[in-house]
Amino acid sequence: MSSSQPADEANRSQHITYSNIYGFSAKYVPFNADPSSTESYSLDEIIYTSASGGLLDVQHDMEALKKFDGQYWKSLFDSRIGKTTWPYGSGVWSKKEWVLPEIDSEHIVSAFEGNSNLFWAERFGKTVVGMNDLWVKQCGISHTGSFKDLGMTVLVSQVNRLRKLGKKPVVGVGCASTGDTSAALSAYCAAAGIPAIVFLPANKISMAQLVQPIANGAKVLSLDTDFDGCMQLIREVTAELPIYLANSLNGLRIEGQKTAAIEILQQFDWQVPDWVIVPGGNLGNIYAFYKGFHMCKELGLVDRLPRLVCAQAANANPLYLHYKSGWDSEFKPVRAKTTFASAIQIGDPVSIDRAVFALKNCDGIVEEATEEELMDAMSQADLTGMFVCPQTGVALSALIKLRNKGVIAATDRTVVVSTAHGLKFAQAKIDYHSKAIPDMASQFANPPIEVKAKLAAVMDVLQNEVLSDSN
Ligand SMILES: Cc1ncc(COP(=O)(O)O)c(C=O)c1O
Ligand SMILES: N[C@@H](CCOP(=O)(O)O)C(=O)O
Repeated sequence: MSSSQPADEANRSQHITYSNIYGFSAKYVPFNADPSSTESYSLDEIIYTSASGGLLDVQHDMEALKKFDGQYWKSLFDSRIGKTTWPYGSGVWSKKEWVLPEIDSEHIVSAFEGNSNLFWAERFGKTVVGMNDLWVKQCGISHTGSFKDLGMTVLVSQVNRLRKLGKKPVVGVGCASTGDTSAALSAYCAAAGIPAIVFLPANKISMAQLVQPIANGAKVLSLDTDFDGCMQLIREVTAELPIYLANSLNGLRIEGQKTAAIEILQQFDWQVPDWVIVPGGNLGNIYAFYKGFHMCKELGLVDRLPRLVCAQAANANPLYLHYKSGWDSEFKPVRAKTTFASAIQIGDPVSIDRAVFALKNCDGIVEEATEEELMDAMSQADLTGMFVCPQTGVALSALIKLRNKGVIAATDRTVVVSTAHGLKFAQAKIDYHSKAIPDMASQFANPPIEVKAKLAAVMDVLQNEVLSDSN
């Protein structure tokens, strides 16, 4: 699945990993465990929670990685950008030693994901938020149109390894999804010839997202519940059957997603931005960004962390409410209401503990956006040449609010993470631009003008709409 050069078997097997020579390795440990804990599991185990029922985290042998200094890692990663060499041409696998160091390259299932554009949002920055150093990390311009590809290449590669080596009886891989995880899972499984099973909340995802797993041959179960209901069911099913769980509860996903943070640093020539704003739903990604930045600091590639902002839709804002409570009360899930940011319509995020940990450790902030705010922000971004999804609208809306409050300064270098391709959410944009959304002014709508096919009529419109504006 290399994007620019067919990765035939010979090419793959030439690049036998050298990881084991240096002893790079990784294992599962309980998330945020007490330093005295000795609980750990091989990544070849099929296990999603610790003995006490908490989250697991992939822990790398940092002492082995520290045998090389920050300059070594920067040079190594930089040397792999844009190459076709299997599997390092992938933005994820170019950091293989920090991701899944022990997997053989021949077991990797990759679409050469990652290496996404870091777009200088010059016009949005100057005209909407009065900033000159605003960047949008285009994680949605990807193989299946979302950042989920970054984590899914890792998870499906590990499943491929288990199946190829006959280590475990995995008959398929399953997930609950608001549309993007299912698309990524289905594509990577189809590429590897592994059955995929996806649980979707009926009528709660976009048509473009629904058709992706269908087209990729996944078994699609449309369930009469919301995402949280689907998540509960897939956890129960994967506990009973030899179906591997692909949601970000599974720490392997985080390992791939964290490479987007490393990539941002690389794209800034290893300069650390002041702020990174990430839309949050099931909350794996905010932790993935933290983990990527933190590893770069710990291994000497940079000397500080950026401050992270997690942005939620006001209609699905359990993390925001928890943050506003001062983190000190017990976390309370909510019933998520319908939102145009349907991919983050999640009320009981599985990675809540990871998100709180990440935000506390980088002086992070949580913001929220109403439906009108997120749709306006998305549309303003589009009007400056982007084509972003409503989830990115939530993140941009958080930026606008934090600028207005003076929390983010005009000169702060800021990155907004764009998580999915706008084309997946065309209907939301059509509704906005046709001013068809009840109780929404749609102040940035740009509806088409219906004109008679007569020169005089066309000239009239151009006179009023174009020429008069330029005077
Ligand atoms: C497009 C998009 N943006 C943002 C998110 C939020 O990511 P996370 O669930 O890791 O918080 C998701 C999925 O939840 C998504 O599909
Ligand atoms: N937005 C997600 C929700 C599930 O998140 P995950 O990262 O835990 O798989 C989706 O696209 O399904």
